[in-house]
Amino acid sequence: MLLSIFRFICEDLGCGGNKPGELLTLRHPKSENGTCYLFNNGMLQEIQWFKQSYGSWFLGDYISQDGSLYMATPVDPVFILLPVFDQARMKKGDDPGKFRQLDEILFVEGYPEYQHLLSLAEKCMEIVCQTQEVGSMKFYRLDNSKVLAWLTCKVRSLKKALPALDKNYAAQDEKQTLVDAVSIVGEYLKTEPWLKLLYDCLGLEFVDPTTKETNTETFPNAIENKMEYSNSLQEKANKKTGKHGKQTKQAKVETGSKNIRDMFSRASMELESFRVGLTPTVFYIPGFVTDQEQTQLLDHIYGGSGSKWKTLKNRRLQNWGGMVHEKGLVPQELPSWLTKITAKIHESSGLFPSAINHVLINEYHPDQGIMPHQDGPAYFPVVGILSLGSPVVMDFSPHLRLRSSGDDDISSDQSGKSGVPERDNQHSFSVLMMPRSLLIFKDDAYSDYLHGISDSPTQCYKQVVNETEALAYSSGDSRKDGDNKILHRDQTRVSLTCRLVPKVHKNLFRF
Ligand SMILES: O=C(O)CCC(=O)C(=O)O
Ligand SMILES: [Fe+2]
Repeated sequence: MLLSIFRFICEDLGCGGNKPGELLTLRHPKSENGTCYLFNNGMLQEIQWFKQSYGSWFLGDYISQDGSLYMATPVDPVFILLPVFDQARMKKGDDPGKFRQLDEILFVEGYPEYQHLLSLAEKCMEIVCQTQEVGSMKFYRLDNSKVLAWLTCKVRSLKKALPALDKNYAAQDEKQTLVDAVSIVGEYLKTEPWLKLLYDCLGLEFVDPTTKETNTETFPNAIENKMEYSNSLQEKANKKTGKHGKQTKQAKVETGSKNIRDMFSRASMELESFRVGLTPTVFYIPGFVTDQEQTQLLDHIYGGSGSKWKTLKNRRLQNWGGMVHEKGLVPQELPSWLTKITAKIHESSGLFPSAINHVLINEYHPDQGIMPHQDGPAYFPVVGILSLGSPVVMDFSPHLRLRSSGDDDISSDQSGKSGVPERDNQHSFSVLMMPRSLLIFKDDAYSDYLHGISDSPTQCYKQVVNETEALAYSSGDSRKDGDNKILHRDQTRVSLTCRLVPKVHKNLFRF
């Protein structure tokens, strides 16, 4: 028998109820799909599901491999009952529809569990209904003007609350915050009639929800972002192409008079000179941070509370920026010591459409690695990996579906022995990642290849695609055994995997 254990975080309301919560299947007020809600102590709660790729639970004396978590947060039941009351009044055109009794209204074919909400509906639906009493019987009919007054009230209180919850809201103008508040409330409303009526009522132009995804915040386009130009890549590019300081200065002055779009294409052009190997979407930037910056980063990583580390079977990691799950990020602000580095990667690469908002810090002892894998779909397909502490070889292997027959298999390809015979996307390759370097890969290298690090304390770097670049910038960092070019990993390596999760959830609000 399959034993399913749900791990819930839900509010203990402490209002005297001692019945266990019930899971009810009701229709989602926007999508109309059957959705699970927790009915707990007379309160309706919606459930968010969080799952991280790596995570398990200690339960008593055993480990449950599935590390997912369900979080229940209160939702105003009026949102959930609104479509049911709307349908029940059988409104046609200008006719306001019929008064009905609650048990009739809550009879929803295929969804018997609405009946559990009888007393809740009695308490809360008067706010949006007209009522009539005949003897001991009470009749309800949804009233559009009451619904709109209630919705406007929700939007206004949310608009007031947002700036205190998130500094991005505090920085924007009031009208934009109003639009954001409507779009958050709109996650619980059908477009016809409620969302359109609400836009109208607030004097806002209706935005077609099919062009704007619900339940998430999509970051503004990069070219609308304020961005300061970083010349770090420029300087390195100049070093590589032999340009001297005067030209660098000139480029910097020009920058001030160019628009943001130009800055982006400039940053990308500079990145061009760091391209390595035959796969066109891999860049290796040696010495991306200074020795001093490396020391400061390591101090922060190891200086904080030990509880930030999560121990996995073959390495430890710290998760910064919030929880990533299938549908996006439940955000947590990055600390300033991390934004210093993520801003530098964002600005100097020009590859991310908005600020990097998630950083995974991995720690590897010499006999530890990471299995060949592909980064998840929640991320924007560009990743910047900053290496600290000790060199390591990262192997890239095309997905099985792309590999030409007769090629090495992934498991035999972990020590970087594979060659790089042709310019295509079908052959394995490896990159030597020296301390303080930044590896960026995107598009094809992100989506058509698996990347991994073998758990071997010795790795061959003879055929890595960036040997010259890696060794040129790292005197004394690398070890050579004669001509063998074997890397002896004898120190701990720490890496910062910096990514952008474009969809950020903002709707964990209580209405
Ligand atoms: O540590 C590294 O260099 C790789 C980490 C990685 O691939 C990941 O976090 O997805
Ligand atoms: Fe990865």
